[in-house]
Amino acid sequence: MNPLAIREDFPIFQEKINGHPLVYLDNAATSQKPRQVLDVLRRYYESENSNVHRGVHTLGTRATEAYEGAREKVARFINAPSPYQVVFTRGTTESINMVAHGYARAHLQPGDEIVLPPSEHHSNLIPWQQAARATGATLRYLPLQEDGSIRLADVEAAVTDRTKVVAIAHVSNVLGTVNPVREIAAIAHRHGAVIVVDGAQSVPHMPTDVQDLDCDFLAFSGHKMLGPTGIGVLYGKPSLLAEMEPTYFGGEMIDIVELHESTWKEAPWKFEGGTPIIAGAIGLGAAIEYLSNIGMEEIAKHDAHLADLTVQRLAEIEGVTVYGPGPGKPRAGLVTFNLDGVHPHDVATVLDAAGVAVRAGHHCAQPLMRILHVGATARASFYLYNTEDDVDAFVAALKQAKEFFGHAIG
Ligand SMILES: Cc1ncc(COP(=O)(O)O)c(CNc2co[nH]c2=O)c1O
Repeated sequence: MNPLAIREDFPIFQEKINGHPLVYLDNAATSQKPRQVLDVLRRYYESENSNVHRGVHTLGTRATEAYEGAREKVARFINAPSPYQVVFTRGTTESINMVAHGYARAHLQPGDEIVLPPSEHHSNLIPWQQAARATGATLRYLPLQEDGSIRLADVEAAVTDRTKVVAIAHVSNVLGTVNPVREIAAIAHRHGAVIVVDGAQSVPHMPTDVQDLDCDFLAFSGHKMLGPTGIGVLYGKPSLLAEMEPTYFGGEMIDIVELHESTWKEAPWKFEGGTPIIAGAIGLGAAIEYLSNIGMEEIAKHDAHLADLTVQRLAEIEGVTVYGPGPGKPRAGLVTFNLDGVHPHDVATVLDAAGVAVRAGHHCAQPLMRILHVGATARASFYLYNTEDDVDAFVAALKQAKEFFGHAIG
């Protein structure tokens, strides 16, 4: 894998930031877009644009074939048995909300439990708070180890016959921990529970095989994997999608509409009310082709290598705290840190002055920030177009920030 050659495909790396080359290390928030995706979007609007499914004219056929072809690409990418198990949504957040509202609420009652880690992104935490509040079910949080990892023994202890839903990120957007989803799914299934996997930080960065994971639902976002904003995916097992109720209603999704009663199409279309996210889906399909041509194993190794290199380099700087797995322990391609005594927003501002883009804040994980006893953190997150030179530039800028804020260079 040659990140320098890959960078040539991304126009945004021609940008100068405060007079410096862009060092983009905020990929956990959103990824940049290759020309191959941008060109497909332009070509769609220039030669295929139409509404889908009902038109009998040529453009409608072209757009429908492109849209449903994107669904097939997503299904192959996650090894789903059928494209009919791939629902297009606006993103991870909408996907998880659809499960919480359309499936969980119909299956939860007082005394039932939803098991999840406290480190979840708000998009995989608040929907379950709402579902618990609406149904009388209760949330049961898993304990975290010092490095943020989750022990299977603790999952075994927490998941009981009262558990109806286990909700968990495959990769934490703050800690970079990779959770043992396959094993957790087996525990959930032994107790008759379903597992909802938040794949926002895993699907873009590593091979994902929903049949191997045996997850019941999987949610992820196209904008984090070279695709446009506004497109995401909810994967679900056929029997679960069949019994799951749509959460919004209108055109496209219906079979028969009477004045007082209506019936729906089969999944996935019953969940895609209104004009669907046609261009977004087609753009996601192009992004998946780009990623697949490079190879997800290669990308996973590359991202993890840059994260490991960063952890090693930060360990050499006195006054820097790194959160998540320690040196040499498995970590996905992100590193969350703090410069002791300096607000992460100030650190990120100084880094930006040097052209280095990192994320600062609570990363939509406020309960986790409290567990870490911090109000906020900074995070560097890597992808296929980042290089070791990016790590060097980041470390140099951080040392400048340290000097600027009055720390002696360690
Ligand atoms: C683990 C996880 N789950 C869900 C979401 C929500 O995805 P969306 O629906 O596409 O917004 C994110 C986005 N995470 C981040 C967005 O910005 N910084 C982040 O860490 C995430 O990292």
